[in-house]
Amino acid sequence: MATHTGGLTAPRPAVRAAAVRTTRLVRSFGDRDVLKGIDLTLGQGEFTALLGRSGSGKSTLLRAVARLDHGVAGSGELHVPERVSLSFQDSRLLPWLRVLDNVVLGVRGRDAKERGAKALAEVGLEGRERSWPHELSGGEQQRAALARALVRDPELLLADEPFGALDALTRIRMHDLLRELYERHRPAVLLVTHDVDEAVELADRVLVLEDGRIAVDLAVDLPTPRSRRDPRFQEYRDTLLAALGVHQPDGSADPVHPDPQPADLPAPGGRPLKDKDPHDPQD
Ligand SMILES: Nc1ncnc2c1ncn2[C@@H]1O[C@H](COP(=O)(O)OP(=O)(O)OP(=O)(O)O)[C@@H](O)[C@H]1O
Repeated sequence: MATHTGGLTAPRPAVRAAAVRTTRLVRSFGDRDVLKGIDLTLGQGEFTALLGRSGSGKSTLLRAVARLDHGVAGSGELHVPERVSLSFQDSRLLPWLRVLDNVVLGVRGRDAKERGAKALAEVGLEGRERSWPHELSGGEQQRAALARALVRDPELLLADEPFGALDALTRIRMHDLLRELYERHRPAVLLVTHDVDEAVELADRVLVLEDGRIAVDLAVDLPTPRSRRDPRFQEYRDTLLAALGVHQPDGSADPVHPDPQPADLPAPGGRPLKDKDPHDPQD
């Protein structure tokens, strides 16, 4: 595995028992291999972020680990823990269920509602148990989705751009909340993101997927909570941006107005590489 760690010599964290292990994982669409034999081990309680250019296969890998890719051609071995929770860009709350009923949907046990209410309190939604999803703001809906993930006491949390649709300030608050919940519950986390700052702020390990392979595997050896103004934070950030093919003129960081992320940059044809916008007449 090629590892571009720039000048950083962060040690790998202590070896832990594996929560997830993939061996020569291949996933293909038609005759195109999107994942080309991924060997990856995520330790129990390890927080890993997965970066990569748009279309590099991040969601494909996450869906494979979630076993949500039935019918997709592929090969390789995959070991995942029993209790896995998922979180996506949209909260996926069912509009016809109240918030608490959404959180505990499918949760067994007579104390399910009690546990659901506790999870809602943990994410700051105490008193909103009987609200309908549409009565919550976008950030609150994502909090409810986190409560839904938590109540299952996951050994592994898989999150695909969970904060991608939130405004910058709400996103910063959600980062704090996610890191706090992680430190309290310690599931293994695999967070797919386009946001290099988010990855360095939250994760203890950052992977970059490129051409169907893990091109970078970088341990982030910074104390938490992390400051984006810490020069070492910027060093990690610049290293990862460089690995993604983005070179900063001065390496400065602006947490409220982050520099363009790789997905925001123009594609060779001049159009941004990020997801097509259904409201954009050019798409
Ligand atoms: N169901 C599908 N059928 C055909 N091709 C697919 C399918 N799902 C994904 N792909 C292709 O696989 C590649 C990887 O897609 P994937 O969604 O995993 O990328 P990504 O890195 O998550 O992208 P993004 O950052 O834009 O969300 C893309 O080229 C995509 O077009």
